[in-house]
Amino acid sequence: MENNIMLDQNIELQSEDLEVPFFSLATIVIATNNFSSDNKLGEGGFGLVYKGTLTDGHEIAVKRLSRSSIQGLNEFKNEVILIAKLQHRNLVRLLGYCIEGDETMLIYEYMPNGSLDSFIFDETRAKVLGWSIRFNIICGIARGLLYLHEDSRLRIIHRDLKASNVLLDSKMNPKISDFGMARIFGGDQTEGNTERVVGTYGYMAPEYAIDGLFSVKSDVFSFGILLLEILSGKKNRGFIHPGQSLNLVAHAWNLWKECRPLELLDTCLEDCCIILEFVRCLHISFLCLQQHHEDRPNMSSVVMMLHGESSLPEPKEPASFIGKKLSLSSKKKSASTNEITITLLEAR
Ligand SMILES: Nc1ncnc2c1ncn2[C@@H]1O[C@H](COP(=O)(O)OP(=O)(O)OP(=O)(O)O)[C@@H](O)[C@H]1O
Repeated sequence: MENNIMLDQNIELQSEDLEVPFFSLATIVIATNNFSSDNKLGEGGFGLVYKGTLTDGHEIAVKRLSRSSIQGLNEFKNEVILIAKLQHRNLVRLLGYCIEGDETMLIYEYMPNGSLDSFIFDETRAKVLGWSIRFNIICGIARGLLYLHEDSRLRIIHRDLKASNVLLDSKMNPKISDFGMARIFGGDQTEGNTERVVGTYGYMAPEYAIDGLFSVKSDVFSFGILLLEILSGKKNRGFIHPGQSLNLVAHAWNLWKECRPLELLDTCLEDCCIILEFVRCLHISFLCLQQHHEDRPNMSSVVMMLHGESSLPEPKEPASFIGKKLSLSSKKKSASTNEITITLLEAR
């Protein structure tokens, strides 16, 4: 038992699983100025996130598991084992972990520009992201996801891709974060099923939200939503358009059918956008948002399509139920402490 770290009665980490360095609590306390509120970067489902500076000057981000979070312990374990094996310029690097006394923490490279949602959904900050930066962000997210799905040693389904899980480095390069929900597939496995649907309302593919079926194609669907949000500067969840009751997907599709795609463009991009690239991105988003997962492209096709290296098939009408309430009588819906993450459980 000496080599094992007990997290609670049910969760046990084998120290040989941990390929990342251990940070002592004393190191983190010094780096974060004793978790000072000035160092607070934000808060997610896992708990509070702090900025820290190590004695050698390296900047870090520390995710401190909130004590009440049992779910967080599972996510912690998942993240430590999984992300440590991954290395790609479009994924946030896990630098280490700390388990000491009551404290459970993950230590990441620090992303000075924070998360993508804090730019695209903010009228003033959105102006910082001109077209070429946005297109670079879109391509980087696509490459990061492709690495997870096909290029790493493992096949990984992220399951919670969204704007707040994309962080930006000092040069506005995107890095996918938050692997707490991710699942590894072995060998030829392409699809998984869960009774515990976790993810974020507004980004979930229909087959995942309704039947708990997840695959690389459910991540492709979330990518499609994220793409629409980056192009339009509008949130899919809670989208409001004067005089309409449509969600963002349905609104975008109507504009597309009426040959008015440019009306979707974030107004702050009007002067700098390369129209051909914008229209191509919008076209790709509809392909990613197809109702049936077999009609969606995989991420390697998406990457090729983004670079104009592959022709684009005609999209069918995308799945747009996501703006409506998930009124599933056979399922029990429960909201987690994080207001934008929902959990759906099959009724027993
Ligand atoms: N490596 C990092 N560098 C800089 N800021 C970070 C880093 N990781 C997280 N943050 C900040 O902390 C906030 C909370 O992050 P966290 O990943 O815990 O939650 P979230 O993604 O917002 O929500 P959820 O837990 O539902 O996925 C982020 O929005 C971001 O601003």
